[in-house]
Amino acid sequence: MPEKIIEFNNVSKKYGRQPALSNINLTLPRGKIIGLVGPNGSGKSTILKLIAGLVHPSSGSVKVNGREANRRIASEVSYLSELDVLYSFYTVAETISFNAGQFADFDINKAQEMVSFMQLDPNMKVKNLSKGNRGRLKIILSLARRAPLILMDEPLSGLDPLVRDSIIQSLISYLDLKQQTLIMTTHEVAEVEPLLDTAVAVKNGQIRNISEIDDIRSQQGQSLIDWMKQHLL
Ligand SMILES: Nc1ncnc2c1ncn2[C@@H]1O[C@H](COP(=O)(O)OP(=O)(O)OP(=O)(O)O)[C@@H](O)[C@H]1O
Repeated sequence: MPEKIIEFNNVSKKYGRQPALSNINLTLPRGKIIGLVGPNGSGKSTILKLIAGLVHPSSGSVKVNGREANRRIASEVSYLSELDVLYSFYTVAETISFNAGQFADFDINKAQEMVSFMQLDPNMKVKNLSKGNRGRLKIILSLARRAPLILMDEPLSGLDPLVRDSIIQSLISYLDLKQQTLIMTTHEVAEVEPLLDTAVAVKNGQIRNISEIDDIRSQQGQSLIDWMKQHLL
C-alpha cells in the first residue's frame, strides 16, 4: 500500500469555462484527520469530489491508494455530501438499514451504537428530524462504514455549537485511525482545530500551504486561524 493515501499530480479542474482548481500538486498521508480550509469558492469541495471520483480532472491525475480516482472507488470511500441527501419518508432505523444494504462495509451495530450515543430516536421519520439531528444522522451513516477513506464536506455547517460539539466527540470516538483517514472541509476552524492533524489552506483554486497542526502551534506559535490569516489573506 502506498504511504500516501492521496496524490494529486498537476490537477486542474474547470466547470465549463469556470476554473475551480489550477495545477494542484498535493499528497496526503493515511491514518490522519486532515482539514481543507479556505474562503468560499476556493475549491475545497471540488478537491473532495475529485477524490471521491464524482468529478474528473480537466487535466492531471488524482490517485487514491495508488489507483486512479473514479466512480469504481466508491466502495473504498465514504463521502458525506454538503447536500441533504436523506430520504424524508424513512425513519432513522430504516435509513440505517437502507444504507447497510447499499454498502458491504456498513457496520450496522456501530451505526446503532452511534444512534444511542447521539440520542436519536430510531423510530422518528427523517422529515421530522431537526437540522441538527439530520446532521448527526449523516455523520452516523458516514462513520458506520469501514471504508479506508472518509470524506466529509462541511459536516458542521448550519449546526448549533452543542450539536457541533457532539459531532466532534463522535468523530473522536468512532473514527478508527489505524484503518481510516478523514478529510473534511470546514469553515468552523476554531472548533475543529483540536481534532485535526493536518491543515491544507486552499485559495483561488490553489494550495497555499500544508502544515501539521502541532507545527503550527509549537514551531510557529500560532492558532489555526492565525495561520489561515497568514496564508490566505
Ligand atoms: N457544478 C459546478 N458548476 C459550475 N461551477 C462550479 C460548480 N461547482 C463549483 N463551481 C465553482 O468552482 C469554484 C470552486 O467551488 P467549490 O465548491 O469547490 O469551492 P469551496 O471552497 O468548496 O466553496 P464553499 O466554501 O463555498 O463551499 C467556485 O468558483 C464555484 O462557483
